[in-house]
Amino acid sequence: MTPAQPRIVLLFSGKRKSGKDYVTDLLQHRLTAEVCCILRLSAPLKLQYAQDHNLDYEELLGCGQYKEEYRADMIRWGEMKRRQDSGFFCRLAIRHAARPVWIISDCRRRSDLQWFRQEFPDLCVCVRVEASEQTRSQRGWRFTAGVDDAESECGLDEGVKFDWIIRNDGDDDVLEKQLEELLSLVTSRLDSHTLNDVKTQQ
Ligand SMILES: Nc1ncnc2c1ncn2[C@@H]1O[C@H](COP(=O)(O)OP(=O)(O)O)[C@@H](O)[C@H]1O
Ligand SMILES: C[C@@](O)(CCOP(=O)(O)OP(=O)(O)O)CC(=O)O
Repeated sequence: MTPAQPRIVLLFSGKRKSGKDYVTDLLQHRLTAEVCCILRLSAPLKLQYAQDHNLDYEELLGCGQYKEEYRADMIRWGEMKRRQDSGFFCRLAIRHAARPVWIISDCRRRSDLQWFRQEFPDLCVCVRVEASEQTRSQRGWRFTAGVDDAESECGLDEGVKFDWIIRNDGDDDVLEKQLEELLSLVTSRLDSHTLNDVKTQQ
């Protein structure tokens, strides 16, 4: 199935426990699920990895210890797939997308950004979620060698010009202001019919 053409594609990235899921969930809630879908590159990766390795896909999607046990190997496996075809997981992630606003919640590599920018020129907005190491630690992050010092976590650390940086260190008012600014950019790309749906449901 060919995905419907979006009006805007938000390419989210950020370190573990910076709050990518938290922030993207808030955005989707404001825009409504009728207008905005959250797409994860890691979802098709985990599905195929689970099938190939006879593992529990639902557990890999969760945020418990099960995923962490397989993370390093999933990274290696995913990188092998990406070397064969850098857009492999990107294509799978968007295949059923049918909303005007797409949030790709877990971009990790230059090739992820390049693929979307090439497929959807003029529609992509690159958003980085940032939180201090102290905040991330309070949220349960612990440095793991082979993960936090590898491309999976560091691939976008340098040489990427982000269009938007969201600081998410736990101050609700600061976050709210930033969300409002990003939401105005998003709604400026929507047609009046879709915009009415957003407004009536807020
Ligand atoms: N601004 C915030 N206020 C309160 N809790 C937050 C905030 N941002 C993140 N969290 C919490 O921190 C944890 C990690 O956030 P999450 O969005 O899962 O990070 P990531 O997807 O970047 O790994 C979650 O339990 C989440 O609810
Ligand atoms: C193999 C991965 O796709 C696993 C990603 O799983 P999640 O997206 O659930 O990870 P966090 O939000 O950082 O905890 C990483 C990769 O390098 O592709």
